[in-house]
Amino acid sequence: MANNVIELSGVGKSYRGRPALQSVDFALRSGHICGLVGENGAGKSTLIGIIMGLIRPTEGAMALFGERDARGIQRQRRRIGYMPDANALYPYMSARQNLELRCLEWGIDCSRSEVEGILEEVGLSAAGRKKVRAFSLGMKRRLSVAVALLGRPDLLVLDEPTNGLDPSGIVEVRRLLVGLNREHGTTILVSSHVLSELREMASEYCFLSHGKVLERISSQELERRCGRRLVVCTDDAASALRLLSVSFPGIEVAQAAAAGEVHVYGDLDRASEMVGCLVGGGVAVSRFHVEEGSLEGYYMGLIGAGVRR
Ligand SMILES: Nc1ncnc2c1ncn2[C@@H]1O[C@H](COP(=O)(O)OP(=O)(O)OP(=O)(O)O)[C@@H](O)[C@H]1O
Repeated sequence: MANNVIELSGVGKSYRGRPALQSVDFALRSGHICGLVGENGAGKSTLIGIIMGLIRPTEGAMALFGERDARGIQRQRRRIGYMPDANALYPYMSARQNLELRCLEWGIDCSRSEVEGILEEVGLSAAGRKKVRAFSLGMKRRLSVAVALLGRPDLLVLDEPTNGLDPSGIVEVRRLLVGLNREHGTTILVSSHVLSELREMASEYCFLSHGKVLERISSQELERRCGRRLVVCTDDAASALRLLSVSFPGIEVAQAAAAGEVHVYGDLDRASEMVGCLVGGGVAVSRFHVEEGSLEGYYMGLIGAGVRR
């Protein structure tokens, strides 16, 4: 697809025979912010390392900005700004000096006013001569984003930029990234092991667990699935799904990760009618209740289902 900035198909990586990533299919469309979510050790950094050419995959194919051969992929990597999970900054220099030195190191032709513009954008223009070692963690993270912005990349790849930040720091990074996406159309791949940290920032999510992609989902769909729902416990989930979807066309019914649970979304004013329909149709219902879904609850359910696969 022409407007995919990243395409991975069947990508895998093993370390001494132990798989860290398995058969990963992934695509990121231009203009989107994709949240790559997974527990510690899920394979997020490995996936990012493969995209950045820092880790050689054991199998699979990749395309960057539509280029598939090794040379083309390497050429396209110049269009990517990368922020690794550890702050790679020079502690005894100011924010401005850090950016200027990076430009020299990487051969990026960035004028003084462009450097100033980037500092302004990440909210560090007032940091003046203050050395990075005296920066707060939030300031260091913003400076790391600034480093990734040198050369005005079309794609930003950020490995856990909110890790360890307090709630206001998380909001700052979120505002910064959403602003870059809206104002410059920058496509962003951002990883985190905490789903809620990416809320209101990501337009889509890729859930990774134990080296496998569990689900790709848009933010709207995720928010909908985390809304109110009817939970029905039954030992005949297949019949319950069939009966409910035929009798209540406006709803969405899904088999939950937990065995014997069916989740119903939409039209919940008719919840008792739905349960009556199941019982009347010969489906045994042991329990039912209406609950408010939560983002983390959804994620834990997904990971639970993934582990059982
Ligand atoms: N150089 C390496 N040698 C051996 N095993 C490795 C190496 N790098 C990563 N792994 C293993 O690969 C798996 C995935 O690691 P990875 O760092 O990609 O996960 P992650 O999702 O980024 O985790 P975290 O959130 O903790 O950073 C883990 O089991 C890890 O121990």
